[in-house]
Amino acid sequence: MRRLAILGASGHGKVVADTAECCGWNSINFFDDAWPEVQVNDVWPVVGNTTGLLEQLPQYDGFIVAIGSNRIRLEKLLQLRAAGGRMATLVHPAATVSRYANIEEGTVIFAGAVVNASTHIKLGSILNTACSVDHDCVIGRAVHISPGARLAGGVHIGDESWVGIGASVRQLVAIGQRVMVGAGAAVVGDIPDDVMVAGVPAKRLR
Ligand SMILES: CC(=O)SCCNC(=O)CCNC(=O)[C@H](O)C(C)(C)COP(=O)(O)OP(=O)(O)OC[C@H]1O[C@@H](n2cnc3c(N)ncnc32)[C@H](O)[C@@H]1OP(=O)(O)O
Repeated sequence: MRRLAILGASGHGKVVADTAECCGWNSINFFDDAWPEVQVNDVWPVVGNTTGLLEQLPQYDGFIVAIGSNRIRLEKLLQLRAAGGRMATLVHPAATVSRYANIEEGTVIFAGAVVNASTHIKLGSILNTACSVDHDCVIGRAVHISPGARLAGGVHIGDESWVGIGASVRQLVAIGQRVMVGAGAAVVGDIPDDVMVAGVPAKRLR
C-alpha cells in the first residue's frame, strides 16, 4: 500500500490523483481547508484540512500540493516539507521525459507532456497536459506550464510564473519571476519580473 496525501481538493487535484494512480499510488486522500464542508473530490475522500495533514503526515508515504496558485503552492510545499513530510513527484506514464532531464520533487507532469534533454524543472512545478519543454530549459520553483504550451530550447522561466494554455516561447528567451503569460501568446523577447503579457507577439498587458 502506497499512501498519498494531496493538499487541494480542486479540479487540478483530480488530475493529480488520477496521475498518481497511474504511477502506482493506491491509497489517496485529499486535504483541503474547505473540509469538513467538502467531503469528496470526485471519487477520492477529503479527510481533513492543512492542520490535519500536518498532524497526519507520518501516516503518508508522500504528499503533493495541488493548489493552482503558484505562490500558495510553494508556501504549502515548504511548510509540509519542513514538518517532515515526504514530497512526491509524479510523472504520468504517458508523458515523455528525457533521462537527461532533472526533475525536482513536488513537480507533477501530466499525460502527453514532453521534457527534453538537459532541462531542469525545479521544485513544485506543474507541467500540464501535452505541454512541451525542450532542451536546456530551466524552469523555476512553482512554475505552471499550462496545457499545450510550447517552450523552445534554452528558455528560462523564473519562480512562480505561469505560462498560459497554448502559449509559445521562442528559444533562449528569459521570462522573469511571477510573470503571467496569457493564453495563446507568442513570447519572442525577454520578460521582466511581475508583469502580465499576452498576444502575438506578446506585449505587456499590465
Ligand atoms: C487545465 C487548466 O485549465 S490549466 C489553466 C489554463 N488557463 C490559462 O492558461 C489561462 C490564461 N489566462 C489568460 O490568458 C487571461 O486572459 C489573462 C491572465 C491573460 C488575463 O486575464 P484578466 O486579467 O482577467 O484579463 P481580462 O479577461 O479582463 O482581459 C483584459 C484585456 O486583455 C485581453 N486579453 C485577455 N487575455 C488575453 C490573451 N490571452 N491574449 C490576448 N488578449 C487577451 C482581453 O481581451 C481584454 O482586452 P480589452 O480590454 O481590449 O477588452
